[in-house]
Amino acid sequence: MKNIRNFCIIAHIDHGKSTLADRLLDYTGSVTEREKQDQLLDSMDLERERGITIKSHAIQMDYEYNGEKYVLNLIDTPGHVDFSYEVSRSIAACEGALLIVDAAQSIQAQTISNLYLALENDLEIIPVLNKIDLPSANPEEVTDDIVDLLGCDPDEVIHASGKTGLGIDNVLAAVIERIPAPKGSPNEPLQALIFDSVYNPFRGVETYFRVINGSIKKGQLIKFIATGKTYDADEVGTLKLKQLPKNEIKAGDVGYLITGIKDAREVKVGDTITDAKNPTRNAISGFEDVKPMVFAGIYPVDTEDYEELRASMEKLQLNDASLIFTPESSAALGFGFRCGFLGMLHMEIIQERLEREFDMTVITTVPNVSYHAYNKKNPDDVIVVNNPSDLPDPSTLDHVEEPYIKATIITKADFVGNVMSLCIDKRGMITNQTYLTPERVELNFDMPLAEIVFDFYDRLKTVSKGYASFDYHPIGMKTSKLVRVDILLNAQPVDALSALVHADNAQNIGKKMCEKLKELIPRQQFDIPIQAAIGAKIISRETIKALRKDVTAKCYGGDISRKRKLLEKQKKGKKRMRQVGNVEIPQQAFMAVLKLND
Ligand SMILES: Nc1nc2c(ncn2[C@@H]2O[C@H](COP(=O)(O)OP(=O)(O)OP(=O)(O)O)[C@@H](O)[C@H]2O)c(=O)[nH]1
Repeated sequence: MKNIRNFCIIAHIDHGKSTLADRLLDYTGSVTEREKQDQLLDSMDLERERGITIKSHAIQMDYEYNGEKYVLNLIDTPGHVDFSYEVSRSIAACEGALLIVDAAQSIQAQTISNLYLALENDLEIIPVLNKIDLPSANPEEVTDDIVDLLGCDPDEVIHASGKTGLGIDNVLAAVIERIPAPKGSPNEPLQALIFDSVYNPFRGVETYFRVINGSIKKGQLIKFIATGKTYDADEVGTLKLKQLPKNEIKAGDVGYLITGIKDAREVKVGDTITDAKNPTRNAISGFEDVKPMVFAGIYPVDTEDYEELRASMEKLQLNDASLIFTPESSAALGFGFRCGFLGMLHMEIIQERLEREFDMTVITTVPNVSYHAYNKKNPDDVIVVNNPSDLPDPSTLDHVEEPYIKATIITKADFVGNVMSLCIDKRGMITNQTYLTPERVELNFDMPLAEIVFDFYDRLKTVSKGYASFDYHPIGMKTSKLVRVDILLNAQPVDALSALVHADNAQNIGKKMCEKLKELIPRQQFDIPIQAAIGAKIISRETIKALRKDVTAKCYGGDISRKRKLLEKQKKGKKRMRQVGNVEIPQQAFMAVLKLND
């Protein structure tokens, strides 16, 4: 055990974690020439295309240092805030962390939030100044920033480049010399932490774990403490680039487990694995169920595809336990599902996977957060509202609460004013302002989560010319003056376009919604009035003027096959449209409320 090191890499998004991990694998000879491929650890197609890490992955390297053999378990972590729970579990499985900081970008919001997570878990932090090959790198200044942040010695900051491979030997030496070997005893009852799981269509769910005490053996009857279920450990092994089956994984080490579980929901990240016959008395603390933060309706474009959509979502849920969904119906869209996601990125990924892997064409409605409503009659009973159209009649309501977050924004001093006015515009309250250096400022705000779901990221980027990074965590529910703005097309309410907004902004949002919808809904053969209403009161109105769009007119009635082709083409163009009453609404219109400031 004294020659094992378990470490993770933490960083702000795009600071180069995955690239650095690749270099470590190269340097330790953990990959053959043939297996070399950029960003090896990002194995999902989507991950490669988007250049982001969605799921955490672990890999074991063998490395000889000063004549001794070491086993280094590296856990790669996702950088995006939607997946921060996974980061925290990966961190809990390690004794040390490489804190990667981009030498051109310096410390950013997620550098800090991930660092705090690592410090809470008592990890040894090794600061790595990455991308020093960049012409725009600013090593001296960024080293100073790191020294200020960590209170470390400038010599402790390792200069490296994941691109050229510079400094990789120093990184490995630091991992061995500075990170403590795991503690724990192989003779105690089994206690292992699940830090990740991956769905494999052939083998079922693969569970990744770190053994704290005891050992896990092939064939052993094991138990997951949180779910209380027992399984046979059909296969255990270590995680080389490919899985390497073993008879036993002992205290201190990291490995994978296959039990034939077919449903990802049975394996909960953060749960403790123990021996079913001789269980540990202590679960590893810190387990929590991941809660969805953002909700939206997903509907098939073609109403006949409802059952197929349900089957696809069920399959998707088998391999993404954080996706939740319940059937719902909308007067406008028919039958579909209300889905819960970890965040906006997660929502986009699910939509994309439904389309790519299951060949579904879906309409996604405006995302919203989960509200708590309280009736005058039973003010102690909470009514959870995951869909604006489920909000009870306002006259019966005592009050409504919405989720709040603590936001951390790091930006240049020049943009402080802009960022502050944006946050105030988004109903934020500033709670703290710290100058990290004379040029860089950390701002903290308490603000409603709903405002982030709307166009916050894009606007933050604009007002800071890209020089702002952002992170958040939930801080609970607060009472707010919320009203529902409904949209009527052709005098018909379209429930899927309703949004819950703060009463003070309702008028303005209603007006902008009407204007935006006028832009987004194509002209049709008749006038279409668009109205925004609060209850029975109309607060805004626009009209889409009629237009007769006859694509076949140009064909002079002659060539019938050409006419047919044109009609086919027009049909394809319509693909992502929904007929609501007699109005055709394109997908973008359902997202209009997110784009009111474009
Ligand atoms: N010049 C230079 N570019 C680098 C270096 N390391 C990474 N990059 C580039 O920086 C970008 C981000 O690198 P990744 O390794 O994907 O970053 P990451 O931190 O893993 O990103 P997430 O997984 O999305 O959090 C890519 O375009 C890399 O090619 C480096 O040392 N030098």
